[in-house]
Amino acid sequence: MHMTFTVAVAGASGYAGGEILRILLGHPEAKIGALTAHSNAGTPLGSHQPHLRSLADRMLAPTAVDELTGHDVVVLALPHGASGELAAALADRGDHAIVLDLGADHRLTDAAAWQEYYGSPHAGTWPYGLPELLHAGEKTAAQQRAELASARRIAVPGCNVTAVTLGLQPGVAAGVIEPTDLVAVLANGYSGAGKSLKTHLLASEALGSAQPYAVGGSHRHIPEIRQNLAVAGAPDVTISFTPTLVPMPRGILATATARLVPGTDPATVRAAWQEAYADEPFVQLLPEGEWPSTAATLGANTALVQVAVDERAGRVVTVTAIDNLVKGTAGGAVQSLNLALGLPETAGLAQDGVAP
Ligand SMILES: NC(=O)C1=CN([C@@H]2O[C@H](COP(=O)(O)OP(=O)(O)OC[C@H]3O[C@@H](n4cnc5c(N)ncnc54)[C@H](OP(=O)(O)O)[C@@H]3O)[C@@H](O)[C@H]2O)C=CC1
Ligand SMILES: CC(=O)N[C@@H](CCC(=O)OP(=O)(O)O)C(=O)O
Repeated sequence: MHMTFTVAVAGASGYAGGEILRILLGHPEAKIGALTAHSNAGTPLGSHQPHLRSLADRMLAPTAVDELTGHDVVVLALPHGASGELAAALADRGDHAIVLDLGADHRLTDAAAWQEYYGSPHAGTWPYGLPELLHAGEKTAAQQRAELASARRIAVPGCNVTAVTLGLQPGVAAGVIEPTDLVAVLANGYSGAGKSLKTHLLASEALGSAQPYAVGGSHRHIPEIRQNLAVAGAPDVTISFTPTLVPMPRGILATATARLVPGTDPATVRAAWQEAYADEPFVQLLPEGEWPSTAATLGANTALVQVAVDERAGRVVTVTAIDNLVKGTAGGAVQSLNLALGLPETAGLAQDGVAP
């Protein structure tokens, strides 16, 4: 099937914009259109994305509606707040493009939760771009894919949210874990924070250290995880969530644990995860005894998941590894876009990563 589409990328100078360009350059149907930036408008893409050799001479236009209209697809790879504003302006212009928001603005269904965690007016809610999201009563994900199949707007999930949701949702949907006592601790690569300079990103401080951030329940991904697990069947999740910066450029290793529903045997637990992911092209439950590593996901749209029962502690332990920029952002976005366009879900998404 051929269905060539043109795509504009707003925020092409950033990490997420660069990564979606890398993937789209290998997509059989994608043609790259306008590329825009903010403070770096007027400079060539090659100054910011030296690895994208074939686009090195393309000039970055200012991020404005005039530059972005007239494409089949528009990708917003912008700080939250900026994408909501631009999406509204595109809609006002009557532009017919499918719009992918890689930022947070359109992910949450609960405007009060948005206001509480982001402290700004809620931009609205778009279909949620996690095709593997289980809905209550489902053993394998179908409903989310059906929603994405007709979507003209897609809210791409947060990277940490993707990892934690994929780790825990089979247990929630199967009713084998208690959703009121979840704990997630994550190791996060620095690219998750974006390119903008932050003092804690100074190489001299970062390279030899691991350090937590957004400790104590303040991270903005908490309401999004709660929302996903509610869709999976647990309307009132309590989760303690702690991310930790570790000295690697990409990758998330999310360890999430939950109290086992008393009397559940370990084989039933494993069966829930096996069933959920048996047919997923990008999510792999590893063979028993093997544990995910971020290195095995780098550059690929892969999520590696493992689950085990800690019988002494009475807890289920899940570990999920993803590349934050691929399955955590740009790859997940292209996967959802493929569904929206009626293309094979795997189009343009290389199965394998890079090593070392
Ligand atoms: N990095 C990651 O792993 C993930 C990122 N995301 C989300 O993707 C989005 C982009 O993140 P990321 O690429 O990491 O960030 P970067 O800081 O690397 O890039 C930000 C991009 O947005 C542009 N920009 C900055 N300020 C503004 C503004 N006020 N108005 C319009 N454009 C602006 C920048 O342009 P210029 O260079 O010209 O300043 C740049 O192109 C964010 O919403 C982020 O939360 C989501 C999941 C994971
Ligand atoms: C290392 C690091 O700082 N990671 C970021 C990931 C941001 C992300 O996923 O993006 P959204 O802002 O679009 O939700 C964080 O944990 O906030």
